[in-house]
Amino acid sequence: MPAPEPSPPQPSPPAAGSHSGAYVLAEAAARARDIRAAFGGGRSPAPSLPAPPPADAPATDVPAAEMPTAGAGLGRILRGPSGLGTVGLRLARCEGASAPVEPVEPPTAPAEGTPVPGLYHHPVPEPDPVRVEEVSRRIKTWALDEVDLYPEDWEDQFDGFSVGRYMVACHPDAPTVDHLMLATRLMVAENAVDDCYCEDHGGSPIGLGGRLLLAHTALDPLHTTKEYQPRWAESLHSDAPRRAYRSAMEYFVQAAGASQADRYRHDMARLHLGYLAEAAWAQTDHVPEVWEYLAMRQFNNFRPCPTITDTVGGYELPADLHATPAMQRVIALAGNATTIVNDLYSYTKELASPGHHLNLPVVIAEREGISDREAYLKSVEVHNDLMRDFEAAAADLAAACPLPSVQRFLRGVAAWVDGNHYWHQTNTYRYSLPDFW
Ligand SMILES: CC(C)=CCC/C(C)=C(\C)COP(=O)(O)OP(=O)(O)O
Ligand SMILES: [Mg+2]
Repeated sequence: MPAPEPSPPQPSPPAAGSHSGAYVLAEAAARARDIRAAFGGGRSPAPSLPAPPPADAPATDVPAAEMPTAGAGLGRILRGPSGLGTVGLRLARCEGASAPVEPVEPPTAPAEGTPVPGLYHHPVPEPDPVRVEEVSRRIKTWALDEVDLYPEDWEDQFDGFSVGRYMVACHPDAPTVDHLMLATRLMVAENAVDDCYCEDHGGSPIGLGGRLLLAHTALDPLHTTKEYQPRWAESLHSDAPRRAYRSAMEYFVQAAGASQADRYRHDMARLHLGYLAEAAWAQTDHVPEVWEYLAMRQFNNFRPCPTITDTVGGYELPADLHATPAMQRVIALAGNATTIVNDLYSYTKELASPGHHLNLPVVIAEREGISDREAYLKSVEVHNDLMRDFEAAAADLAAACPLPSVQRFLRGVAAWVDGNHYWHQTNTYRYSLPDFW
């Protein structure tokens, strides 16, 4: 076993219960180094080689021409986000690092769709069309040939979801299309579970807990006796959501470190808990208080998507650093802002769907006794506060912790937030704005 690296000087520990971000992060970094040394190295923060595909998968090498050029996407992520409060996310703020300070490029062409008026967001450059096309092609092949995801008459909806554009926009630092595919398969699988188990493609709150738990075992496998193991293994092929989770996770675990895979499982357990609270309220027609709704939506949330940014980027944020309270706050705020973006853009779609669909404007209108319009505008402010808090927390953490993996992870999360807004704004197949202005 190699000897652990010598530890750099540590900040002195503060009084109990008053750990500063810098102290906690330095301590966590030292622990992470020890853990990596004990296990013989660990994953490097530099981009890794593409993950080996499963034995039966087609070759997925990506020609060098597909790597992002020094154009808008990569340039932007190397500089970091550019909005208010994001100065601390730029590499130049990181001690010992140097990065060119360049003017921020505007998007190459005006993006389709209209942003929600007054919504605090950062426009992104149009995602690389070559990558979008390739990811779109490969994900359709996976959906049809590998997991038999949907019947023919759902094809328009699959195409209209534009998952290739979504993932390329959210992961501008992915080294290859193989890396992008890790995120794209999981995104499709997550939506298959939501649509088929919870929502409008045969979903229902009744019996949801059992379905979700069994699907969760496609991510977090059952370990049981020889007698019962085969029945469980077969069950993973028995419906489209489970086939999709199983296959997407199989690819993911081959590229991810053990703690990255476990981080993802934990986030998915959170997501499933959020689905269950939403379903329980739907079953009894209960409209929660606004803060209760926000708590549910922190779990029924996009969080599992930005938190794989390091695996998709080909590096690893060590588990101890991911687990620090400061990083957890950044991640939670980012997830919450991205999810309220969904509530705003999907508002008219959800009003038109059967049943009483909860989203932030609906809950505020009902609980606070204000008009639909006032509630929608108030929801925009809630989102904007979450975004500003996210950016402030990320900037503080970036300033406190000069480790390259932390800096890059924070930039990756910020890029996901911006890409998610871009996708919602431009997905006019799926979303349209209410007439409130
Ligand atoms: C991709 C992923 C982890 C999704 C989990 C939760 C989810 C489906 C959302 C946050 C989107 O919200 P919603 O169910 O309201 O989606 P639509 O409004 O139908 O697009
Ligand atoms: Mg929605």
